[in-house]
Amino acid sequence: MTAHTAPVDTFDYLVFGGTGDLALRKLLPALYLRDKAGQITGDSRVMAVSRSQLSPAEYKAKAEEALRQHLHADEFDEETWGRFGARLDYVAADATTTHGWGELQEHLKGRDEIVRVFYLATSPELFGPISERLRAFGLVTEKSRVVLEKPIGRDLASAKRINDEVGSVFAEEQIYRIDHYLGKETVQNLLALRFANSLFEPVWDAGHVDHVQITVAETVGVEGRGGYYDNSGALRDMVQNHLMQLLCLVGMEPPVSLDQEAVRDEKIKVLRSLKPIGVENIAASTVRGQYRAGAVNGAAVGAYAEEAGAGNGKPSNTETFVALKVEIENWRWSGVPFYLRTGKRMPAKVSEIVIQFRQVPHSIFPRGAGEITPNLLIVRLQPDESIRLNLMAKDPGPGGMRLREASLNLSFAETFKSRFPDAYERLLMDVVRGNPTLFMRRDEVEAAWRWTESILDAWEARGDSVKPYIAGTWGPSQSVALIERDGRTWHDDAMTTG
Ligand SMILES: NC(=O)C1=CN([C@@H]2O[C@H](COP(=O)(O)OP(=O)(O)OC[C@H]3O[C@@H](n4cnc5c(N)ncnc54)[C@H](OP(=O)(O)O)[C@@H]3O)[C@@H](O)[C@H]2O)C=CC1
Ligand SMILES: O=C1O[C@H](COP(=O)(O)O)[C@@H](O)[C@H](O)[C@H]1O
Repeated sequence: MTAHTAPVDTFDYLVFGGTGDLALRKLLPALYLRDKAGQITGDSRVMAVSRSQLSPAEYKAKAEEALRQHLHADEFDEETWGRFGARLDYVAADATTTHGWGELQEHLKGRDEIVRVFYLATSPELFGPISERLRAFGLVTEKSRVVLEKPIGRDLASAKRINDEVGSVFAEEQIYRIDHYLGKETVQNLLALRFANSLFEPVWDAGHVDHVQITVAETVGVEGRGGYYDNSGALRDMVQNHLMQLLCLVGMEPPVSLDQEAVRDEKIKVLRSLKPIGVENIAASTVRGQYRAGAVNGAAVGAYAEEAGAGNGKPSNTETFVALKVEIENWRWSGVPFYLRTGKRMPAKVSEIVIQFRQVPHSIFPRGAGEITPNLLIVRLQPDESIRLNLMAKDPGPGGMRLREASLNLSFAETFKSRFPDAYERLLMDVVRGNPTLFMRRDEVEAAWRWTESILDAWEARGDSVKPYIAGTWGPSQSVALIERDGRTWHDDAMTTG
């Protein structure tokens, strides 16, 4: 039995927002797969909670349909579904009234001794009201934990208020602020790469690294989440959380151990070292874009403006793409730009971190040998997780010295040949185990908002419109200009060729 199949304690998982997109598309499949792996023990239960008046049988039918739709064909089987379906329950309750809470209380009677997880997969505005009712109805036990989905709030003030509200019911150790990027296999591999190899740490600094690129590109649009997305945009939806966490893991100092506080202490130092982006440098450091109609993977797709919820009848200025030039002002990274970009309706679904090392100081090779390109370390988070090191090598054969770029490629699928749990599977079980290392601490979330908010404020103060880009491209031309002004270029080719 491997660590990721070791059984966890018996639990009650209460999923608030159980009829929503996140619960049906990600959380139920993750719990189902953990059951299939044999990790879920005893009479553990999964209880969905939301306002819709559904019977448990109706909810089960909905859940089965979602599992069949979102799992791979070979992952869904009748035996696991029989077991998992029997764990499923549904209670209709409203977070903003007392409706349904008595019934919830009944369902949990006599189960105070087992691990109880409240997963809040609802709008963050409901985190406070739900916590308050959990307390009022006596549902918070010693073994309770609460999971808060991102984004927590929409600015620093709302994040603080929500953290205060939840914090008045749960102790900080009981609060798990999830960022599912931290559960991705290759994200954790960044820690192994940096701190379990002696090779990289000596060159992981301004003396050796020219710049870093972090790209999280999606081919999808807003997928029926227009109402939420239009009020959010790419900076709040992706940068404030996922991209900043990746930036922290690349940029942080070695923690003294993998202990939860040690890792989080180092991440927050990075967040505190970020050079502020405000009105004075917003134009040079940021680009915001919005997709127009185009084609992705050969299929025609409409403009963001046509998505349900976009603008609510008025032209929307919400960004579906953002590119940033970020600087970490400390000894290690002084002068090394980190270029970040994320967008919807891009040419490929790919998330990559590229560390570009400095050019050799002097070439000993004749001009005809070809150009020496800088070494690249490419950490691909998805799809096809891999770590590649691009080196210069001699083109084999006679005929003199010719140089060419070659890759050392550690493909996870080929090297490890086993299925590893996806991010939600891992993180959901970490909550049951009581391991918060891969979750965000309150001060981290607030530091990330503090930095992000000054960008939001500067955009608003300038009143610029989002720049258009054609769906299926790498964003507006201004994004190319952002990096090319510095004599650098995005590594787009590597992303589409893999
Ligand atoms: N979807 C995704 O891929 C991701 C989502 N998130 C975050 O997760 C959260 C949920 O997102 P998503 O699932 O997409 O949203 P949805 O709008 O699809 O779902 C919202 C859920 O909340 C329930 N709900 C709404 N109001 C109440 C209420 N007053 N009392 C009880 N339940 C209520 C809804 O059910 P009902 O109407 O029946 O009450 C529904 O189940 C959001 O904060 C989002 O930002 C984070 C990462 C990815
Ligand atoms: O949190 C979110 O993440 C997804 C992208 O996640 P991934 O694991 O598929 O890369 C994004 O589509 C969504 O808008 C955002 O809320």
